[in-house]
Amino acid sequence: MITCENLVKIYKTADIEVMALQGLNLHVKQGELMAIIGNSGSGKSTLLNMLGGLDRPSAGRLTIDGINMQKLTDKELSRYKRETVGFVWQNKGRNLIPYLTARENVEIPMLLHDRKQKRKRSVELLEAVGLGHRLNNRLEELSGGEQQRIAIAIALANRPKLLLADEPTGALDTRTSAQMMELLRRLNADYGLTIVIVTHDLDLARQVERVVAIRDGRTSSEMIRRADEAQGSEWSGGEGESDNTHIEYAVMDRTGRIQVPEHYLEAVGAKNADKVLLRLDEDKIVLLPASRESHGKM
Ligand SMILES: Nc1ncnc2c1ncn2[C@@H]1O[C@H](COP(=O)(O)OP(=O)(O)OP(=O)(O)O)[C@@H](O)[C@H]1O
Repeated sequence: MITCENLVKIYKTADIEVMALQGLNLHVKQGELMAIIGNSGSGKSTLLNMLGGLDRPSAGRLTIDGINMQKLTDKELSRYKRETVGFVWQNKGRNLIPYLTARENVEIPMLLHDRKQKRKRSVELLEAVGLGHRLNNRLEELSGGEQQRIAIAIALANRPKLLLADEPTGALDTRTSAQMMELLRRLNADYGLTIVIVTHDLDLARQVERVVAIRDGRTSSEMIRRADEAQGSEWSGGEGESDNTHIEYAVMDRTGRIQVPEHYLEAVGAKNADKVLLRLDEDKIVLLPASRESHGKM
């Protein structure tokens, strides 16, 4: 569904250039529900903007649903935004109009339908997100969690194949966040919708099969749920660590480059080192602090 190859995004301002994506590689399969995690400034929103057609990459290759995103004209890009992709933002103001009812909000993006079709589809969507009983309530009368469900219904109004969610539970409490994740899982399972969630919250990310971590504008590691783990089981590791539910892999590019997770380097006392000792040990590659070599010779 999504292929990013060596994706680069450079923001140019009057006097500086920021390289927000530095050759990022990512593949997302059709029908996948996955999360992208990373610290503030790592490039998550930049990537999401590229995937949503809100901005264009500076270099590299980006293909979504068979479409070469760099070759789209402005008109084709508008069509892509309208038909292929749906967005849910953390900031509700970006999705919703408070003085309109739930149903009216959901009908806004449905430009091409007649009134009867709009009514039918908006009721269908609001029922799908569990708000069939709130059709005629104005948005300002609904809770934060309910409003976020409506944002999802709006994002799905034009039957997108891809749903992008930027910190979808950022403004919600723990219980409401869990319900929101449950809803996303259900939409993914029932409609085969491809869903990419961007977050800095590991608790949220742990609830999906695959979590890709971004560091400095590149994918650095990937956590995949263990085959024997049931959905929703508890996460016991700290940030960026392997845990009971997921296995962590370092991402390797074509030339064999990997980013060693910081906590691994820290554990062997090589955190600020400028080189490490690499050794091939039968079928394993062993990585040691460079200082071990001199100790070995003494
Ligand atoms: N429009 C812009 N102009 C200039 N620099 C930008 C712009 N947008 C983002 N950046 C810079 O690009 C880098 C990546 O930013 P981005 O917003 O993608 O990170 P993020 O991982 O989404 O962070 P956060 O979690 O804080 O939202 C940062 O250094 C940021 O300052």
